[in-house]
Amino acid sequence: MKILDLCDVTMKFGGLTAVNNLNMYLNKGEIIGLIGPNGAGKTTVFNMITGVYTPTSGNICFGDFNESIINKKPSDIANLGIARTFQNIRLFKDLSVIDNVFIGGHLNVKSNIISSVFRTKKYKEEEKKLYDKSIKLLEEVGLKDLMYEKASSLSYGKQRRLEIARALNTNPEILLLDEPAAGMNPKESLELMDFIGSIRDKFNITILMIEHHMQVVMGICERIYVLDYGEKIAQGIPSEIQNNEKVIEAYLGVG
Ligand SMILES: Nc1ncnc2c1ncn2[C@@H]1O[C@H](COP(=O)(O)OP(=O)(O)OP(=O)(O)O)[C@@H](O)[C@H]1O
Repeated sequence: MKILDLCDVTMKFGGLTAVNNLNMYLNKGEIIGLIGPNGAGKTTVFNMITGVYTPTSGNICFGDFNESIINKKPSDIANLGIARTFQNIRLFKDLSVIDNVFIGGHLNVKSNIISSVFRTKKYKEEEKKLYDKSIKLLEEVGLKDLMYEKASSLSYGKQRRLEIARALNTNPEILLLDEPAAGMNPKESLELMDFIGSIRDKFNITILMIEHHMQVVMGICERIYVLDYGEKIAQGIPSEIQNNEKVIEAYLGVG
């Protein structure tokens, strides 16, 4: 069953067409790869899904009711259940590990400004619930022992996990991962593959990931979309993509 559906989506920046007539969908529970050479339009796709950019034309629908999310604010889209991580890790580096995850969950806290200013009983209860949930999340991603450490003191691989834990604290249905293996050594990349699979299973979510590390993409993604100069040049299961001539040409820069 589809959970996200991009229909004929185009994004133009002045005279530059960053994404052209893209059709792409995610089924519930899938891990999908979005790949392509530098400048292919991958991040632009993420920015359109998360409401940072409004497509020049086309539609993007989300959820059981296939509701259009075009023209919704990024915060509303996050509230609907689409979370993301970034190519360059964006943590609050001077805050503790637990505080980084705790902050992520604040999006879902229902209390209003009055109850937060006066720290009402209800507000305190919600904060306690969120704190406990944040600890549980850290346990799930293997960082509980480091919860009081500064985020900046963690290794690169662990910072990535922390960013994912923070995104998970918004209760997403879809998690968009922008180059999760960037900067990782081979051992960390292999661990990341297992980690992403376990996150999907434990949290029952759908994952769309941009990734340049082919071993990770081919090892974990069930289907893959390939962009080149804003055009979708291929889609399919990993073995189809690996043997696709257009894809090989795009990556080798020949043809
Ligand atoms: N806000 C913007 N204004 C103008 N051009 C933009 C903007 N955002 C992206 N572009 C252009 O759109 C094209 C696609 O960029 P995008 O960042 O989506 O590619 P990408 O596939 O994510 O690349 P990379 O792998 O290098 O991150 C590029 O030519 C880029 O310069």
